[in-house]
Amino acid sequence: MAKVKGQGTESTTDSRDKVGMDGGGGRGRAVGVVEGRAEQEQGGHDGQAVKHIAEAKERQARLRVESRDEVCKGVTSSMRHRFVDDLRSLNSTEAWILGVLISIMVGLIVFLAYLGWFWAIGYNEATPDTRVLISPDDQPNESLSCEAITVHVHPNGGNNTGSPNDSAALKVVPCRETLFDVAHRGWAALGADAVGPNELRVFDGVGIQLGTLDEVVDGGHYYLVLAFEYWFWPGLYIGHVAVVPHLISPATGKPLEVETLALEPRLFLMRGFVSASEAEQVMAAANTTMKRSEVLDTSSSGSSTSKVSAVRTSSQAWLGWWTLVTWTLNARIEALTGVPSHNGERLQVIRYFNDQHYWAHHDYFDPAVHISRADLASGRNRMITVLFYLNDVEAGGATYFPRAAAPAGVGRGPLSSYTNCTAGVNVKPEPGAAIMFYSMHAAGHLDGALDVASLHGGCTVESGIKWGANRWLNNRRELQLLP
Ligand SMILES: O=C(O)CCC(=O)C(=O)O
Ligand SMILES: [Fe+2]
Repeated sequence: MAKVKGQGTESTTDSRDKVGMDGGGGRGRAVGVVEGRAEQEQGGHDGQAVKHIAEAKERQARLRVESRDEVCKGVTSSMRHRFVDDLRSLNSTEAWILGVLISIMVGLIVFLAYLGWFWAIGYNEATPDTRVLISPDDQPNESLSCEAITVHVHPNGGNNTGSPNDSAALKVVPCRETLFDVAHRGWAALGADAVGPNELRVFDGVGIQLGTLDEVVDGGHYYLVLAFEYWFWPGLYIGHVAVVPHLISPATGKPLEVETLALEPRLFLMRGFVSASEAEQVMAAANTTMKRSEVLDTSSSGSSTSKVSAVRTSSQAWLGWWTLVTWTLNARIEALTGVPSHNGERLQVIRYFNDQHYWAHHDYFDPAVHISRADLASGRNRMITVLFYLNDVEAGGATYFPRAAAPAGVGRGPLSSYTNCTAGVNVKPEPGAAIMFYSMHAAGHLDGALDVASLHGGCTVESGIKWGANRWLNNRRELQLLP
């Protein structure tokens, strides 16, 4: 510093550096500034004194901060002590009242959160969620092959029969076309009425929606679904087995297999759909609330009352929405059908003792009979039934579909008996298996196009007990989502 005596600016820089090195960081810099200024004023002679002044100031500042921290600590700790003392001084009645008040507040918060959720997704009758992933603005992916491939397109739920309304084979050049082009070209080839852009979606045979042409494979079969409709399982042919890669059977640990049992009605069998432990949980949950099943008796004015009937002699119980097992099963059914869980009713557990049955009926409510129900008149109804078999039935208890065209060719024909459970297709209950059938046609299902061939019943149990459970999915959102 003596070297630069008299040169204020340089000495300022010098002293900053020096103090900066000694003290380090911001503190050094502050002291340096003070020192430099002092040097300018006094001609740079008494650097030591200036340094002492700066250190004294720094000490003062540090003390100020420390004493402020002390005071704050004191205040918060004394508040804490006061709060604890207050709590300790409560007598038992006051403590009890405080507990109740806190519980009410917590309950209120939970209830409001639930109401918010319910309002947002529950009580809202709407058409299905739509993911429009293809649009006329899509551009071809030029990195795809320019070699032509063959793509088979079908209407929703089409059975690949080869008839012009059910199937069209398109030559597609992947590097030059988009999924949008294929969908709309395919739609026209099927002879369907023209639809606007953004109105078609493309699915594969197990219900996965495609987004781009990259996902299409040579020789693949694809289903064209109107934007607001649900994808329907295609039956293809009796005995066809579809393997669902995105759905693992909880019983076998392997991808679920969906076997076509009938085309009319659209009826499928899934073995290992429910694990043994899930079946146990469902039966245990229902056991205490089982009561005799009833059927709806509808007057000529359309008003219905529930009554005990010889048509249905079993017992039943409705399970709550929000238990782990019902939640799990609902999610699995959503993954299987592609229909959102909130379109479903609660799980109905059914139990037949020896000699009990449920004669042939439809799961939908006939709007021509239930004439006072505005929702049915608007086309709302049960669309899909998934029926679980929960236990091993010693004898009898098959589910029968008397109007279904059986493999042996029994045919639909006029129905001579609602109680003849050997007619049509019979499904023997197998523990852990489930059947899925549609009570509506794919075409027009949003408007409630009912399928009379979905008539079915539960044959008399001849020995042992039969446990099952129904999950009904409507073509629109369910209105009763409360627990
Ligand atoms: O028990 C069966 O197999 C059929 C039951 C049924 O159709 C029903 O509960 O609606
Ligand atoms: Fe039924």
